[in-house]
Amino acid sequence: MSTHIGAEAGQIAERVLLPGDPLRAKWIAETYLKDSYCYSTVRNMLGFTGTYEGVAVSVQGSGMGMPSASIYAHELINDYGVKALIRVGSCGAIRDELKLRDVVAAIGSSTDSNMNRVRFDGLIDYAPVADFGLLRTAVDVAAEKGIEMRVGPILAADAFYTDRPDLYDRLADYGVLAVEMESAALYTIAARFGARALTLLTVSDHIKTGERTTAQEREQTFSQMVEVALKTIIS
Ligand SMILES: O=P(O)(O)O[C@H]1O[C@H](CO)[C@@H](O)[C@H]1O
Ligand SMILES: O=c1cc[nH]c(=O)[nH]1
Repeated sequence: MSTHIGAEAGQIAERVLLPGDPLRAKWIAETYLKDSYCYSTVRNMLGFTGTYEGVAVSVQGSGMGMPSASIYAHELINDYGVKALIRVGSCGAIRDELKLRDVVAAIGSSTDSNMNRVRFDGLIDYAPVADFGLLRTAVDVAAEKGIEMRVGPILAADAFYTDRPDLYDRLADYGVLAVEMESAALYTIAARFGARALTLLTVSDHIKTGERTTAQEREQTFSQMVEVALKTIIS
């Protein structure tokens, strides 16, 4: 096992979905994967492997925020040989035209995190971006399924609760669709270690209107996003 994942060698597939919520991982495995089994309960950050349309796929909870998600992305790639990772998360919309439950594909991820400033000695503003092949496939899959998916930039924030909502308004002016808390780290770590990564999100909250889904809905009902992610990751 690795430091934070309790799987034996060979128990994790090369293709992994990464929800922040470990109970969303359980729901995905039980709802969509055939012959799935739980390979890790370390810290209750559940991970499962099964098959989807005959292809081995794992689903690993990654927790909330970039420090947590970085640990899982790093160990999945470096200790278990994972090659493709699709985050399946929730997000808060910051542009007016987005509605609750809309599906978003994150082409690039701005961040207020200091992680990449440390990586590049504060000299470069590294631009974390999605793997183009995964993104293109996800766009095709969504179109085939008749799912309207917005593709655009997002913000990966360190804090869920912000004292600076004015910055969200400014980002929205620059085309940023939504806010979540992991994508910049996922894209950076995948690039660093030669894996492919994409972030798909469902709008769980609208930051402008105050509308929000319940915890149960965030855990068990984001099926359009999950179906796009599964079909993309096996393609
Ligand atoms: O629903 P998940 O995937 O956890 O994603 C979002 O939800 C959490 C905050 O509620 C953060 O992890 C954020 O990125
Ligand atoms: O508002 C939100 C909703 C989900 N995730 C976030 O990070 N922010």
